Amino acid sequence: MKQENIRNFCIIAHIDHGKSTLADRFIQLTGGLELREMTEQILDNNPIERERGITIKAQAVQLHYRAASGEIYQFNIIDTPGHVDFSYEVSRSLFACEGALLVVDASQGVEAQSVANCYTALEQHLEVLPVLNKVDLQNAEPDRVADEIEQVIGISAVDALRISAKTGLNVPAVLEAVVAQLPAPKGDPDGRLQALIVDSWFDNYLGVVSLVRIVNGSIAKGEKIRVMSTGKDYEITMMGVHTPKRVFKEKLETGEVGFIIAGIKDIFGAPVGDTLTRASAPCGEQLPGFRQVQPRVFAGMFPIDAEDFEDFRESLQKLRLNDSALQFEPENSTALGFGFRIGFLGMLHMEIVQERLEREYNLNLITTAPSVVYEVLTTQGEVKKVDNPAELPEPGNIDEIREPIIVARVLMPPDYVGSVMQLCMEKRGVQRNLRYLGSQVQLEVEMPMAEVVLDFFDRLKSVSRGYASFEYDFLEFRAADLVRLDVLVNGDKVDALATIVHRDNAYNRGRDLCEKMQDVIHRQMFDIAIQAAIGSKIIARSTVKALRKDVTAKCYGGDASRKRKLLEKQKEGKKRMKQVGSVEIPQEAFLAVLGVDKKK
Ligand SMILES: Nc1nc2c(ncn2[C@@H]2O[C@H](COP(=O)(O)OP(=O)(O)OP(=O)(O)O)[C@@H](O)[C@H]2O)c(=O)[nH]1
Repeated sequence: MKQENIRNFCIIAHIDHGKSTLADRFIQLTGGLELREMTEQILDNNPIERERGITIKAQAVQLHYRAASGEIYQFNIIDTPGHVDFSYEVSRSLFACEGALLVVDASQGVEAQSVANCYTALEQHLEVLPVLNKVDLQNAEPDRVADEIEQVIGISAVDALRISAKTGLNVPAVLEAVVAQLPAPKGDPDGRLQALIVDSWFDNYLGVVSLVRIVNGSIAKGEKIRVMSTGKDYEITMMGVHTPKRVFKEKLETGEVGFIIAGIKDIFGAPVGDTLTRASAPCGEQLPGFRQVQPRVFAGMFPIDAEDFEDFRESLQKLRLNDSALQFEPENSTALGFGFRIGFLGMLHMEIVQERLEREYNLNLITTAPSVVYEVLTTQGEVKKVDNPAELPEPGNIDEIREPIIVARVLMPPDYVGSVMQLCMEKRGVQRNLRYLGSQVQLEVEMPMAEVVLDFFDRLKSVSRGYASFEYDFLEFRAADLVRLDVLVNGDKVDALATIVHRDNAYNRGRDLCEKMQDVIHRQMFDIAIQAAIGSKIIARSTVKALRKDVTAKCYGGDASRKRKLLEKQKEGKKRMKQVGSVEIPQEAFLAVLGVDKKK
């Protein structure tokens, strides 16, 4: 393929604005798949992704398009995730592209995530082509939304195509616009090989597969390549593209995007962002890589059955082969035994990992309340990172605790400014800026990350009836008056229930937590005292009253199978419980802190 006939682009869209539907239309129009094969959205491959309707892993599809001029063009569409937790994958995908389609739902308007992703695209010098989708909907307001794109994002949208990815209206015009308005890749076809690893994943049959963008030179099957950061050489055994069916090829040329397989054992052998070159004629320098992602949220996960620990370790190792953002290390809790402390990009990432572990690896796990990473300045002048409240040094040894602060940008219709501001204040937010952008308002707030982790996302959706959207960046660590809130069950401190909270909120949190735990801990044969404490000071308590009767008592002397059934039923119910001392604590109790503010 002539280099000037290649177009590499991605589709930027907020969740549900129609990115996958549009990509599917492209595939259909260019003949990549028969209609009957189009029953499911093709870019979302993973079953959990499909169920939740979100795109996690960046994927690339190559299509061949015959333009109105008669020329054949090669399109490489790089899929990008829309959720804020995965924004780092967006910037990775953008590195492989010269252009981006910005898809905005004309019935919804611009949302924070599209703004953030669009800025990233513009910073990376991509040509951005706005498209107004869902104009078939009755409540679509393309004029207003075009205006909003100009006001909020600052790119011209007067000529933005008005389409319906669902009915197919005007979609062919988008393909023509891609040819006419997005640039072809630059790069030297005769230069030494430089290929960027955009993504790597583990395939059970093929081993490590890497998605690469050939920046300079070309690469062929059977050649020896070198991974520049490690200096290791590998022979390419297979390469190709997805159309979206997997198609093997002999060669990938300058400007192309495709996958390679080179007998690499684990994804750390082909790190994302790394540069590949030819072993026999290496290039001088690495391509600029991507920003390394840092997990921001940590939680402990413990197998309910201690014997599952080794299985759990193996499952995590396997999962990491496909998810380089996942970090974990063994953790030993007095209450929950052996488990792992796992780092996640955000709450959604945490939920997905937990779900995959349970579903794909059949593990039964207890997850503790998520925590952010704190910086603790000790009286010895040392700075320690603490991601587990149980590991906070004794108060006497702490000079200062610093918490991560983010800048959150909330985009919403003016009607909701009041209630959103109130929510931000409640979350210890400090307003930085408030701007009217067309028919929307952008509020910029500095907020402690810990508050956002709790339930900000859900609360924001509910106070704005789903109209507000937000995205955030990490700003800095900042000193705050923080304390560890311990929970005691029948007088014993349960390490896995400890949280770090602001002193001003400690009393309310403690009280709410005790109440919530009282609701979720099942009654047992004895009274259970639940207490919240700061240091040795008890600040709240509640009691789960004892059951009066033995649940199986009424079956005595009677039908044995009925008794067994009852016990089995109890066992089912026990699945997500952990015996802590003499008390059984269910999963909900460990996550009680997530919901404490909700009921107010
Ligand atoms: N009426 C109408 N509905 C559309 C149109 N395009 C997409 N949809 C619907 O909008 C919903 C979301 O579309 P998707 O394509 O899954 O959205 P997405 O942006 O890929 O979402 P994520 O993968 O979660 O980021 C689906 O129910 C689509 O059927 C359109 O042009 N008109």
